[in-house]
Amino acid sequence: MLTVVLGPNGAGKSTLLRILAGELRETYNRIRINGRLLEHFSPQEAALQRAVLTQHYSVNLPFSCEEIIMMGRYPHFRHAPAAPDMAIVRECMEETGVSAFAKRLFNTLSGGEQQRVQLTRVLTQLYPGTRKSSWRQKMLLLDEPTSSMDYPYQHRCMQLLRQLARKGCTVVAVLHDLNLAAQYADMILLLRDGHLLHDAAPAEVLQPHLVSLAYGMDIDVLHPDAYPFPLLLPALHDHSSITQPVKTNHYAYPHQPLAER
Ligand SMILES: Nc1ncnc2c1ncn2[C@@H]1O[C@H](COP(=O)(O)OP(=O)(O)OP(=O)(O)O)[C@@H](O)[C@H]1O
Repeated sequence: MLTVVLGPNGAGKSTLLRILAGELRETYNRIRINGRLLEHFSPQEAALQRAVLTQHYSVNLPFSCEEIIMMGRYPHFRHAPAAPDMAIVRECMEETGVSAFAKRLFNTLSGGEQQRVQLTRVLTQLYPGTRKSSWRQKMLLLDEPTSSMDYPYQHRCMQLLRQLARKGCTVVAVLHDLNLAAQYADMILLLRDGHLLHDAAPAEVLQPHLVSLAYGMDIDVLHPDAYPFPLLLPALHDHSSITQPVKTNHYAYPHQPLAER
């Protein structure tokens, strides 16, 4: 299933993702993957089961793209990557269109290119390495994975995520683009002010009154005949609302991240 998390700035989307990833101390001991508490997984077991693509990924050392992507395979081998690991890296690089950057230093890439390389890394991390394992029961969490990508790669990324979901992977992606959500999501969680406004299939969530309520601006939901999904646009009758973003009631951030303990 491909679940998309939507909502205005500060709604709690990234926080929800971090809770699911087990990154927040207060909730760490309540997260289960396939029924088993995350705290009972070793770091390696957890890394084989779920991968997280965050919004920020600075790399201070001079790693090549290939090396960054191979880091995704670290939980799969002990000392050095085996032939299957290298084949998986090559295959994932083809999928995300980054093969041409393989030897380039990560820090020399553009923002969108870096984002594609990091996406490739998390794909290789979950990529089933043996016949016994599969995409089933794996979880991929992505925070605004397409934010720096150009238009074709935004769609390529979403198509890829949908394919993984079809193979049985649980994919949860935070997005700002309502139309990408409309086109690709199986399920949408709509958040505002740290609360869930609605969660359901796109047709049920992407209704004018709900999205307008969430974002604090009038949004039209069009249903063009030629498309099997709706098109969302700022309402024509109310251009003024575009320049008046939603005023959120800032709620207390509940927990300190594990990393800041
Ligand atoms: N470490 C933190 N300490 C204190 N407050 C935080 C922390 N991280 C986030 N918050 C606050 O929690 C609220 C939700 O933040 P979150 O990053 O989850 O929002 P978001 O929906 O992902 O927003 P955006 O669309 O801007 O990325 C915000 O008001 C934010 O300022």
